[in-house]
Amino acid sequence: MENQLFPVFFKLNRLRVLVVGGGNIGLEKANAILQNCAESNISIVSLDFLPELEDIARHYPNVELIRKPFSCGDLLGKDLVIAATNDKTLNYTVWEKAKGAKVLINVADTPELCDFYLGSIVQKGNLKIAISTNGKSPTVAKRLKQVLQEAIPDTLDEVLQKLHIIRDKLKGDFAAKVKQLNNITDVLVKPEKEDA
Ligand SMILES: C[C@@]1(CC(=O)O)C2=NC(=C\c3[nH]c(c(CCC(=O)O)c3CC(=O)O)Cc3[nH]c(c(CC(=O)O)c3CCC(=O)O)/C=C3\N/C(=C\2)[C@@H](CCC(=O)O)[C@]3(C)CC(=O)O)/[C@H]1CCC(=O)O
Ligand SMILES: NC(=O)c1ccc[n+]([C@@H]2O[C@H](COP(=O)([O-])OP(=O)(O)OC[C@H]3O[C@@H](n4cnc5c(N)ncnc54)[C@H](O)[C@@H]3O)[C@@H](O)[C@H]2O)c1
Repeated sequence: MENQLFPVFFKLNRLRVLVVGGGNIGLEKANAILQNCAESNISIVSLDFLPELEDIARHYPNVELIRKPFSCGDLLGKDLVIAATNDKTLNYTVWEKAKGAKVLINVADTPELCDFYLGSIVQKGNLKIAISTNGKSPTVAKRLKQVLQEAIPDTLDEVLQKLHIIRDKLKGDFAAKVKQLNNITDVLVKPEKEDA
């Protein structure tokens, strides 16, 4: 199998993220995380920080900037790490230490070392679609996100909310509920039936 990635959806308000490097990529990744979960717990360790990151830290009490060189102890209590310094050897060291501490790591300049990739994300209320190109072209992932963001109607979130209410009201055993939900949502995959 060429593409071995298995997408999952992290609840970042209950995990602790360490970002090493406060430059362009540290900023990009921190922004991506915060756009999905404003309550993400993020610590950023770096020798210096872009002013945009300082603004973010002022705005989000859950984002902490720590001005110092990376050291192994920074990994303590962390669940996910993003190594985003401009020093490839240091990024490798962060990877080694993270592996030793059993913390999942993304090394921004070395896809082969990544335990996970960040996806390009379509957001429509409760609906989220994460796109990956298996690391082949993040730009194509970004473009596809823009296409889907436009193509999916904003009203889809209302459908989700209504289905959620119906889901709670349905009676019967699990199989019966699945059958009823499939019947109600049939129209979403076979709209031509409407015309008949
Ligand atoms: C999706 C997105 C999520 C995010 O970051 O939030 C993301 N990169 C985004 C943008 C982007 N990144 C780059 C460009 C420049 C043009 C280009 O190269 O295409 C652009 C486009 C732009 O900025 O416009 C350069 C780049 N990226 C990586 C490398 C290293 C390498 O490949 O060796 C280099 C070369 C560095 C260099 O040359 O020095 C690596 C990764 N980037 C990934 C994710 C992971 C794979 C995702 C997948 O499977 O598709 C992976 C493997 C690891 C990771 O970072 O998690 C985000 C879109 C956000 C959005 O939706 O708007
Ligand atoms: N994954 C992606 O999406 C992607 C996209 C573009 C570039 N990259 C790669 O990401 C890397 C970082 O790029 P950038 O533009 O953010 O670089 P940058 O120069 O803007 O920032 C690097 C940061 O690392 C910090 N740093 C350096 N040594 C440190 C140390 N010992 N301890 C703690 N912090 C330290 C610096 O203080 C600086 O804030 C590059 O190697 C680049 O190739 C990845």
